[in-house]
Amino acid sequence: MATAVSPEALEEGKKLSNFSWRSVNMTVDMGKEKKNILNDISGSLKGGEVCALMGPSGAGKTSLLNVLAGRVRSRGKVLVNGNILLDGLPVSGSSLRKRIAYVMQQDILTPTQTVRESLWFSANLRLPNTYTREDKQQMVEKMLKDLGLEKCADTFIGDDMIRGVSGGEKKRTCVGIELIMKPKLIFLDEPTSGLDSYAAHNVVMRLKDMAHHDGCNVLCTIHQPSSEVFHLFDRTMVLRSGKLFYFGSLPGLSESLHSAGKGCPNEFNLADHVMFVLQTESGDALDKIEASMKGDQTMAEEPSMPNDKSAMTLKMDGAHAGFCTQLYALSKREAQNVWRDKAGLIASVMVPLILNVFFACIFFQVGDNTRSGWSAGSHFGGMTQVAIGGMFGAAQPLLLKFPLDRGIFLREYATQTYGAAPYFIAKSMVELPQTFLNAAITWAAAYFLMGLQGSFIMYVLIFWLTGIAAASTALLVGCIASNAEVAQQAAPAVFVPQLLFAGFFIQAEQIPIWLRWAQYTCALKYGMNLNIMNEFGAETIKDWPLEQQMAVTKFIYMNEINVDHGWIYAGILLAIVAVVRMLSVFALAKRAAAFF
Ligand SMILES: Nc1ncnc2c1ncn2[C@@H]1O[C@H](COP(=O)(O)OP(=O)(O)OP(=O)(O)O)[C@@H](O)[C@H]1O
Repeated sequence: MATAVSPEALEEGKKLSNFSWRSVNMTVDMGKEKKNILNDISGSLKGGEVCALMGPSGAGKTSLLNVLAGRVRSRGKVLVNGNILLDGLPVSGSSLRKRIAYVMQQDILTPTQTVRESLWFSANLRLPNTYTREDKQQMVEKMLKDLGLEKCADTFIGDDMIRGVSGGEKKRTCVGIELIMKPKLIFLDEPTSGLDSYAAHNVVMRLKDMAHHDGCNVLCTIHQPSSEVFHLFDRTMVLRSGKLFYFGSLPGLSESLHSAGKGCPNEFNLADHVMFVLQTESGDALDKIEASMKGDQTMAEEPSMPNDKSAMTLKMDGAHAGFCTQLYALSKREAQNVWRDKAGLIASVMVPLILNVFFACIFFQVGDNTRSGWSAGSHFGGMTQVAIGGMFGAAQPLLLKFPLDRGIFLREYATQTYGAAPYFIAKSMVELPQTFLNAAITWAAAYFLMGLQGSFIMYVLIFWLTGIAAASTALLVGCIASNAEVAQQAAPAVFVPQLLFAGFFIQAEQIPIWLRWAQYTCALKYGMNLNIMNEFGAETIKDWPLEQQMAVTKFIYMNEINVDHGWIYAGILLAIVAVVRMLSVFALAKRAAAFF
């Protein structure tokens, strides 16, 4: 079959690549039996071609795409084997993933970035350093033009809260983010799902133009394409129950069906017709049709090193963005995320302000020990509710948002856009001033109205540290939980014990001794210890009536607080932050490994 690549591409000396796969099998051990998900599938793609991967639901399209993209490997009950070759050389693992632009079915993008910024982020971090900044900028502009995204280049991607680009533009942005790295292979999982037929045509047309011009191989799974869309494909691969039913040109498919007595009537859509045949004919009839099919694929040359372990690593094109560039780009994006989400930003200032003014009115002047009716319990209660509110205030946004952000991290980490370390450092750098602002607003609202006597600055610093610890815990829950809902449901199990050990509902001395140790794992407990030391310190209470001094001293004693251990409590809080953040990195890295 003649290659579809343009003469200009050939003149420019762009090397066409052959991508082929031999005897690809995937089985899952289901206990009593083995399920064959992919059965001895072979085929090849030539540079400049766009191939549609079709089949009824459950036929194995996504599984094949994932295996060919190096995103599934033998692990546990899943066994994958077969040879994957690029230009005749076996490729696997990260060497394969690096060469493949994989556009997932879901559009996982940062809502607060514009289309241009999303493409730039990918170009800046993923293209090798052999490209200058100007080269990368030019490539972004060209990609915007090629994908017809110029008009919406400076529009936010958007989400439910932020108005953004259309579904088709979002999909094309996802395609652009992958294509910017000039891949030889482009895999797309249902790039047209959810798009109307015109938008779908537009996406496939752009892919075809690109394959034609740049000589890359494009393979995409597709469901119910319109005739106009289907006939843009150079080839189609049709799967049936994990087996190859047909692989070849579209006219070839039509002819083969015709010669098997199942020709597509003129006014019918060939893609729909083949799906109809696959789902209405008996197994035997389909076996006969399959046997009479004349696919026209040509195989790439046999590999000299046929197994996965011997797969050689292809030469990389040069170093990619370093740690500092990654950190800068990620910090900028995180900061933009906060700044551009105006509703979130306003809520983060107004909610603690209003709530704490309200709470402080309830606890009005509880800290003034010269007032009649002063009680140590109310005084302590006022401080405790501010600390508890702070803990939930710091944890809640992360519990809600992080499981969603995690999808973006996994996609970008999987495509080696950046490492886990710069990601977490950037997140923390943007989080620190936010948490500090939250602490300052909270205590500005509560401190004076409640008539507290400890140092204002100390309150802010303790609240800041406790807030960071709570946010870190929420981050860990978000990294471990499978989705935002699970994270929300798991949160009480993590945060409620902190309330119980804070010394307000029950004092440490009254907790059964075999359970008392658990208080030492709770960040809020250390925060409250520091708050109590700040409010009821020897300097503050030295002029109080003896009876009041005794009341608060008893309180300190019953909560097992050592007034000489202030720095130790602060140190433990910092250690909790460090350990929990590190656990989050591990949890996310583990999840990312399972992502393939
Ligand atoms: N890890 C796994 N464990 C068990 N079964 C699996 C696994 N992966 C895939 N399958 C099964 O293999 C079959 C093929 O799945 P796959 O997602 O590849 O189908 P598909 O053709 O992409 O379907 P659809 O069009 O509905 O997305 C399905 O029956 C699926 O349940």
